[in-house]
Amino acid sequence: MEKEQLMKQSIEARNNAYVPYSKFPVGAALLTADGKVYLGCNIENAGYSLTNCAERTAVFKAVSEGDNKFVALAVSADTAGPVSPCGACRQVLAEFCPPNMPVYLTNLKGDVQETTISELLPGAFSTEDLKYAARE
Ligand SMILES: O=c1ccn([C@H]2C[C@H](O)[C@@H](CO)O2)c(=O)[nH]1
Ligand SMILES: [Zn+2]
Repeated sequence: MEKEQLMKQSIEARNNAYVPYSKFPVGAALLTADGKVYLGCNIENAGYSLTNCAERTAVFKAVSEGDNKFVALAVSADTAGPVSPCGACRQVLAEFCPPNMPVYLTNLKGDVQETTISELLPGAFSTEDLKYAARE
């Protein structure tokens, strides 16, 4: 099943996380319309605020390869309940993913929260807002 496979891949993606500061590896697996899966992990920095989350790593890898038609995302971490993406990632996901795209939030115990992009960030700031300001 595509969902199970994607969740498994997101757990494997944690293996490449660069997390010397938090020691909290996160993995993401982003499925494209072509059936390709982009993996992402969190990549930290001595300048803490420069950290890139797993979700944004996966999106940026795909977009930089010319792939931007996304159909599903899984995110995993060792959390008590399903992992919860940060606000920055929710905004970046809203830019590239369809509002109704399924997102599987998981943990290592097998808890799964099945949600969507628009549920993760209702009322996201969008390109439509910019278009209105640029009228005439
Ligand atoms: O959904 C999440 C939540 C947190 N992190 C990372 C950022 C940082 O490296 C570490 C602790 O916040 O986890 C992610 O990659 N994705
Ligand atoms: Zn994030």
